[in-house]
Amino acid sequence: MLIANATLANGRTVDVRVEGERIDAVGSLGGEPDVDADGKLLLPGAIDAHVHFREPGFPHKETWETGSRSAAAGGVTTVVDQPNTDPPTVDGAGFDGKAELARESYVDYGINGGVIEDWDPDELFDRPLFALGEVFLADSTGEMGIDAELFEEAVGRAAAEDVTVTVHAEDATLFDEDALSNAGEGVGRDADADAWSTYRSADAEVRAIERACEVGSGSGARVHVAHTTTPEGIDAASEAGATCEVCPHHLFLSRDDLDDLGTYGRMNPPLRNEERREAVFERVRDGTVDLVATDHAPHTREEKETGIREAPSGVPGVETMVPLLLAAAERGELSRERVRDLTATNPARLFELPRKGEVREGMDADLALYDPERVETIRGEALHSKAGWTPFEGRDGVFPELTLVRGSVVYERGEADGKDEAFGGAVGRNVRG
Ligand SMILES: NC(=O)N[C@@H](CC(=O)O)C(=O)O
Ligand SMILES: [Zn+2]
Ligand SMILES: [Zn+2]
Repeated sequence: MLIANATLANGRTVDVRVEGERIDAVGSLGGEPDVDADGKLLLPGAIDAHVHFREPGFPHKETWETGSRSAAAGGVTTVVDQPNTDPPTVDGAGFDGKAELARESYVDYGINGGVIEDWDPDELFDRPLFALGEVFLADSTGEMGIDAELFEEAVGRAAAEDVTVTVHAEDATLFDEDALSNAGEGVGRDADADAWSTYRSADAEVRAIERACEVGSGSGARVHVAHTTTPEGIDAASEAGATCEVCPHHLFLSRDDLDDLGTYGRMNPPLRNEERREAVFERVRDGTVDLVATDHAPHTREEKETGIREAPSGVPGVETMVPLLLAAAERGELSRERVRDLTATNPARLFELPRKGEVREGMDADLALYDPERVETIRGEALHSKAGWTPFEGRDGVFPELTLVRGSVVYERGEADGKDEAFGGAVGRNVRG
C-alpha cells in the first residue's frame, strides 16, 4: 500500500509505503498511490497504556470487541488492559482467560497483571505480562486496594523480574470522610459531585505518589504513576526518576465542570480545581509528563444515574484522546509533535515496544490519518464504546479518517457522499507475544 502526500507531525510531507505488516519506506517515493493523503496529518497509531475493557466479568459495560473498535475509531492501535475484571487478572488462569477473550481485539494489546492478597506472582510472571499494575494503593472500581506491606513485596518481585510497576496512587487514610457523608442527595447530573473531589483529596494523591516512588527507588523497580492529577505529584514522580501519565479528563475538565457532569464526572482520582488543571496541562506541554493515557473506564448510564456515594467511578475515553489533543494542537495549546510523543513515541519507548510509536522504515505499520481542518463536535452517541456517553460532550475533536494496525485497515470513516463507516476485523495481537 502506498500513502502519498502525508504530512508528518514534524511538518515534513512524505509518501509512506506499507509492505505486509511493516513500513517499508518513507520519503519521496512516487508511484500510483492507494491513498492520496492530500497533505493530511499522518501520526503513528496511539498506544493507550491504560484501558479497562471489562472482559471477563462486565460485558454489559464493554467487551474487547466494542472497546477495541472504539480505540480504532479514535486512532489508537495498541491498548493495555487493567486487571480489575472478574475474575481479576492476578494469577495464571486469570491471565489466560483474558488472553483468550482479547483475541477479539481489533487493535494490538498488552495485558497487565494485578496484585491482591491471594495473587499468584509465580504464575503471573510466567505469562507475557505487559506490566504489573495498575496496583491499587486505595480501593477503586473492583476494590483491589492493598496495604503497604503487600505493595513493597509486589514491587520487590517486579524489580527482580525486571517488569515495570504501574501504580494507582491514592492514600485512603487521608481521604476526607466528612466531605462524603455531608454530600447532597441529588442523583446523576444533579448529584453533589464536587464532594468527591474534596473526599479523595489532592494531598492523598501526592502523599501516595511520594511513598510509591520511595518504595520504587528502594528496590530498583521501574515505577510508572498512573493517572496523575496534581502538579505536586507529577514533580515528585519526576524528581524520584519515576514516569507518569495524565488522562484527558484531568487535562480538559476540572471541578468547574462537575455542576454539569454530576456522577458522570466521578472518577478516581477525581477532577481538581482549574488552577491545578492548568498546572498539569503546563507539565504535559513542557514534557515533564511522559505520556497521556485514557483510563478508559466505561459504565452504563443506568449505573451512573445514582447518588454520588453510590455511582461507580470512571469515564470512557479511548476514542476521544487523540481527537481532543489534536483539537488543542489546532488551537495552539501544544505542538503536534508533543501530541505524537505523548500518545505514541513515549509510551513505546517507556514500555519497550521497539517496533511501535514512530512513522519510520522498519516499524509496524500502525498509522492514523487525520484532517486537522476538520474539527468536529464530540457526541457520545456517535462513539463506539458501549457506554454511549462521554464527559467531553460538545467539545472539539479531530477524528481519524483511516486507521491501520500492522498494515491492516481496521477503521475507515464514513463520508458525506454515502460511503459507510467501515471496520476491518479482529487483527489485534499481544504485543508481548
Ligand atoms: N479510574 C476510575 O475511576 N475507575 C477505574 C479504576 C481505576 O483506574 O482506578 C475503573 O475500572 O472503573
Ligand atoms: Zn486507577
Ligand atoms: Zn484505571
